[in-house]
Amino acid sequence: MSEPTGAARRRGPFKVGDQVQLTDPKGRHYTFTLEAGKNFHTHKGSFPHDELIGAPEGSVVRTTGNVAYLALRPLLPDYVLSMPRGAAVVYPKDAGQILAFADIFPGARVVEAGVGSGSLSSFLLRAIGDQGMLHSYERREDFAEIAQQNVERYFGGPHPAWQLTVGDLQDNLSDTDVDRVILDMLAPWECLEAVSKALVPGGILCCYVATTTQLARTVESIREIGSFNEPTSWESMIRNWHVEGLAVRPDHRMIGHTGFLLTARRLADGVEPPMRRRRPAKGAYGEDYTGPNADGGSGR
Ligand SMILES: C[S@@+](CC[C@H](N)C(=O)[O-])C[C@H]1O[C@@H](n2cnc3c(N)ncnc32)[C@H](O)[C@@H]1O
Repeated sequence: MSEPTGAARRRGPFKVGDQVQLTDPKGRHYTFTLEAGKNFHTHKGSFPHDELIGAPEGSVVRTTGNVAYLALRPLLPDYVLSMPRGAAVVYPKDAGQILAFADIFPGARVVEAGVGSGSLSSFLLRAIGDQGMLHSYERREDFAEIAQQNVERYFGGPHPAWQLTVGDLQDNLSDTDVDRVILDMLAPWECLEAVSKALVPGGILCCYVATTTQLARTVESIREIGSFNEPTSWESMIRNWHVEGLAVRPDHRMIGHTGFLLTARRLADGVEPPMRRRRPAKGAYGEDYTGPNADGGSGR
């Protein structure tokens, strides 16, 4: 049985062309590609790449200035945060949520837009594997190019399951029988008609949006279009901990906000969505609220 694309790049001793992530004594990371005959330079001396070629992962190299660096291959979460960016990337914490709650499985047929820098594309490709299909749409040619380079560098060449189209999703979406659609863009509501036609019954739409106003408009538009069940919306936060002696506490810094996620499932054609009944809106002190969306957003 042949290995999945990219697997050979991620196991065994270091080889020419591998990505290496160095960690210095202060925990700072440096990433580079191994080339025979080259030197890696730091402000505290250098060392030849050849010292790492053939060495196992987890080796320690010393510079001419006697500073020790730990050498490992970058994990995908490290890689996407260090790769060149066009647009803002989906952070690993959100990619993990998308893989779990949009239920991305090996062999799945997935559509994604926009591609941005290719962070989410890389996570999706790894999850669907060589037998799946990921068709990614990106309206900006320059971003599509950056994403293509990032994804190909990570997998060590073109991924057999990946197709990348430059153009707006809503004007170009040609796929049918799609299991999952992931939208990370400014105006997902503009794509809902096209996405609804592409998804199989039971298929999942997952949207990642940065602001509350985008979230509200996306959810209301999904309700309006009628071919999805009631969307579920959430955000996730990760708080790292400092654990040292008696100082066991949350880190002082964290990523405060990335975005909101929502999922909704495609209903069978002609089915009326069994929407939750929403109570009439109340103001902060329980008084009857008569402002915008006083009907709870139902339009009734
Ligand atoms: C935040 S970036 C996506 C980041 C990407 N998910 C990643 O993880 O690297 C949003 C991208 O959507 C693209 N975009 C916006 N609307 C689009 C549309 N209707 N069709 C295709 N691409 C779109 C933008 O050009 C931009 O590159």
